[in-house]
Amino acid sequence: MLDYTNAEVVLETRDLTKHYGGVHALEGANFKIHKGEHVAIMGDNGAGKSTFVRQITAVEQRTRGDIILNGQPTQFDSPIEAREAGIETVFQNLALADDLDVPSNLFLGREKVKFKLGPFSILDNKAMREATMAGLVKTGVKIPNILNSIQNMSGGQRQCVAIARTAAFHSKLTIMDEPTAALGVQETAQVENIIRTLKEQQEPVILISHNMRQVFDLMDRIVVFRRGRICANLTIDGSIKPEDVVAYITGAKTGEEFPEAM
Ligand SMILES: Nc1ncnc2c1ncn2[C@@H]1O[C@H](COP(=O)(O)OP(=O)(O)OP(=O)(O)O)[C@@H](O)[C@H]1O
Repeated sequence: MLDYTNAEVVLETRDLTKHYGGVHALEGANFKIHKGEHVAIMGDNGAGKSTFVRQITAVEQRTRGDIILNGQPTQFDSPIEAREAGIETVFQNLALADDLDVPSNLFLGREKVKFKLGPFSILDNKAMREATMAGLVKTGVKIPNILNSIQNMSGGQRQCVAIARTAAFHSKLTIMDEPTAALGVQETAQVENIIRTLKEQQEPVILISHNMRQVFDLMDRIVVFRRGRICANLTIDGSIKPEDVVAYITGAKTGEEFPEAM
């Protein structure tokens, strides 16, 4: 088992809090993820997992608290800003454009421009194709023809494209929100292989998952959310069992306090 306590901290949250009116969806989350570390976020429906991710990725603006990326406090105004700073997110419902091919999807919103002609931009398609191939090779994703439109691909292939996007742009942190929830067995295995490749490349990953087998197979640590708070921070080693995690998720086990998810 690898010990990350002395590794470089990629992202840290301090007292991260989000209230929707009277709903305290996220309360005082202190969290750290280190370079190369893969951390699962688990919790029951409504526990605050997605709210936590939405604050980090600036899909919403937090009520209070700090988000520190590579040692720098951040205040992103939009998901695009967060992405430009190196935080890539892969959602269950993919933000891919059906009519476009793989390179166009990878570069959606950040196309490489060859030159500008008045109000028009001429795109550098060759550079985008090459970067796409590099991203796919890096993640071990095999797509027969990258110039086919996305709509002809299986759910698994689409999800692989979405994840390859994070590798192509050398993201600092990849966040995946239930990336295999809608996939079959084979497709799930394909996505899990990419997550393993990211691990080999020391790319940190936050994975929201309800799948205990997946989390125990792939992750280094589990942070459990319950009723908007982090209630457990569990390193996956021989001593921690799925039933312990379930006990924290359901609230059967509370006891210990985990003020720092590090
Ligand atoms: N926009 C919103 N307005 C009001 N309440 C919200 C909003 N978004 C989420 N909530 C509430 O905040 C709480 C946390 O929701 P969140 O979606 O973060 O849970 P979750 O752990 O991701 O659950 P799931 O596993 O079902 O996706 C829930 O009680 C939810 O109803």
